[in-house]
Amino acid sequence: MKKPAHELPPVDMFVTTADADLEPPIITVNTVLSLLAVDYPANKLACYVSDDGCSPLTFFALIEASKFAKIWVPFCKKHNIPVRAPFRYFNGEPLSSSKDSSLEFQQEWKKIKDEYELLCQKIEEATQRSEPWDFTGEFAAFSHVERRNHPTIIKVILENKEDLPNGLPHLVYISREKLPKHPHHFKAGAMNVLIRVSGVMTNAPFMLNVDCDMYANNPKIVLHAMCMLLGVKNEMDSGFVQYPQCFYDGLKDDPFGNQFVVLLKYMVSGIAGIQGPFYSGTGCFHRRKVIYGLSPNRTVTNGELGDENLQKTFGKSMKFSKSAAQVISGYNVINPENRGGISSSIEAAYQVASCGYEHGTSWGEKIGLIYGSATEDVLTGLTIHGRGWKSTYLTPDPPAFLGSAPSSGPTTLIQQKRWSTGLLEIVLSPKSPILFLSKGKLHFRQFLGYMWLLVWGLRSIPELCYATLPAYCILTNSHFLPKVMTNHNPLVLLSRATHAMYALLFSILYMQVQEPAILIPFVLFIIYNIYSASEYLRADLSIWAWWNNHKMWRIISMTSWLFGFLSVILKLLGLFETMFEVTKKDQTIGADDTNANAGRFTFDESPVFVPGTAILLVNLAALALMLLRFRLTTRGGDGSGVGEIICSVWVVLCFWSFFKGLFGRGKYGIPLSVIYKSGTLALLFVQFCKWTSMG
Ligand SMILES: O=c1ccn([C@@H]2O[C@H](COP(=O)(O)OP(=O)(O)O[C@H]3O[C@H](CO)[C@@H](O)[C@H](O)[C@H]3O)[C@@H](O)[C@H]2O)c(=O)[nH]1
Ligand SMILES: [Mn+2]
Repeated sequence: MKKPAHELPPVDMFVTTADADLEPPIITVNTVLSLLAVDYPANKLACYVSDDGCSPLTFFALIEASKFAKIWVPFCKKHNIPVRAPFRYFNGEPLSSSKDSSLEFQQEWKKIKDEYELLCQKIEEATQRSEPWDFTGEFAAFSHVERRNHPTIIKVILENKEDLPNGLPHLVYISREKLPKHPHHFKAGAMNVLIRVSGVMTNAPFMLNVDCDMYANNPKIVLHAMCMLLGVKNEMDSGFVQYPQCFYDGLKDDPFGNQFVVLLKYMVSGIAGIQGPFYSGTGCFHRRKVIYGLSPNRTVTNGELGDENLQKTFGKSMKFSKSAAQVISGYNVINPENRGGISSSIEAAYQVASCGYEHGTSWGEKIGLIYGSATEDVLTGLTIHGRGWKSTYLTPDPPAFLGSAPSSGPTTLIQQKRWSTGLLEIVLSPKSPILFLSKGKLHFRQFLGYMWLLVWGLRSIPELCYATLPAYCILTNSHFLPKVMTNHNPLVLLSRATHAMYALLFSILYMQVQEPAILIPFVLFIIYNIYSASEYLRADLSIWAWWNNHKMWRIISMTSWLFGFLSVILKLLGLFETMFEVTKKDQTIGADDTNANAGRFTFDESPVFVPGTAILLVNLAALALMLLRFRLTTRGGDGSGVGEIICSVWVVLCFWSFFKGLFGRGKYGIPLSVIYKSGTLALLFVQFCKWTSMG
């Protein structure tokens, strides 16, 4: 049944940003504008932006954006504009959903486009400006701040004082207090401050959170989410609503394997059918009470609502405790109490955003986003599923949110390193899925789903073994696969095999097969790859997209995931603190990237490139020595066969981007320092082979 607008519940919307260089403010501004303009009564919405970079530039950009919002939002609603992030909308022709092509619309479109360009220009000028900021007026708070050492700054940029459904939502800028040596818990810490500040200001029963680059691409997202949050018979069935993480301007055929189309289509949709999708940090609507630690269908006792108890759990702010009590006692607020407007809550907001506020409370432990992992999102979702909640997966058309995927080698690998570190941290933490399975309410198959994801870091070890095993066999003249034959020249076979797979199939079938058992690994290999390629074809992607993804998964697992695994070991030994390295958000592909180079793999001096380069060198060395018919040892070994050669060639093909990197220049080439280190590792490996085959 359609709800009248005044019955729709309020929603607090959170945007996090952390670095004005890596995350250009114009990107954050577009995300904010897209949220301010969604199809929902404006007086029910509040948008909170957390800036961990404490950047006057970001604040400036938001102020300018709020001025532009005053014409942008009414324009979007009047003409039912399909895409409400201006940088995407003005990319194309004048367009409205109502197919309005009247002169009036055209003129308005032009006027607003000009205004948007002016906004971009102002922000660009402020970014480029060399002279220092003028720290007067609104900006006074930013004088003498250091990113990692500054007091809280909270600014109400827009306030819908008259409570107008057709006005603009509230817009609040927050830079939480930072002190050196004080743990800040990265994004999870930022989110918890957002949750508390919004708690004292608007206290909406539902909260949306997005990364700064994830603009709302579908203006109906809030309404869709409400259907799933309010429309279920039992709330337990929809603890949170997760939209998939999709990307705009994806490079053709996904050269970096980070668009996750197939992963979302099969894996995530599959898991959605068990206990529900994982919380993936962005594009997610939470129930506030779930985030406040409630289990499904639980009624709170009066004792729990006592002041002392509340303050122990939620911290010392009276105002926040009161708002939290409302939430956990199951209020179904249509209009939360908010006399005096949000500006009257500023003082309480400062209190709950301070560094020491969480000390001795349950924040990060039982309530809010959970601390202890660089992938706070998965950990938080897991604790929610562990309490027995289900989650809902929504995939509307057009896609709900679109963000920017890394478009370079280093960024992709570093992002994957952070993920694999954070995921493995979860397995080893006191909040491991194993515990939720035995003591909590995590479903068994959901547990398997989590484990599949969480042990990415561990997979680096078998992947490395499999990638070096063929080279090892060739170098030591031994074999790990059943042998095919010996009286054919391996070179002839090799050329046939690489030309076309069926040529090999043919030769195997019609050849003297010494050990027919070779057919088992061979058939597995063929079936596995045909099946996974078919997943791409069924998702309307090309065979190249399959190959790029296949290749990237091999590269990522042997580089990023290996480092993730090592970081976790070092953390366990107490030698290392895991970090959150923010992913760079590209606006457009760099000017020096001609179309031919877009998607070409890039490198830098990061050690993450060393293991991949070493694997490549080892396999190249093995193949080269084999071609020269050179053996490390004359003794022992009963010969390596065609199976080992094919495997080794396959590894080289998977690392083809690295192979090209050996000869590339500038960022397209592997730096010499990396080559030296990898070369040393490769030599050590060859020595090791020699030593074992002599021993
Ligand atoms: O100290 C920090 C670090 C990051 N962020 C924000 O966190 C978000 C995600 O960071 P990003 O560098 O874009 O990481 P991604 O790997 O792209 O993010 C994915 O993975 C993260 C977990 O690793 C999740 O938190 C994200 O929601 C999910 O999109 C961004 O908005 C950042 O501004 C902060 O607010 N404070
Ligand atoms: Mn991101």
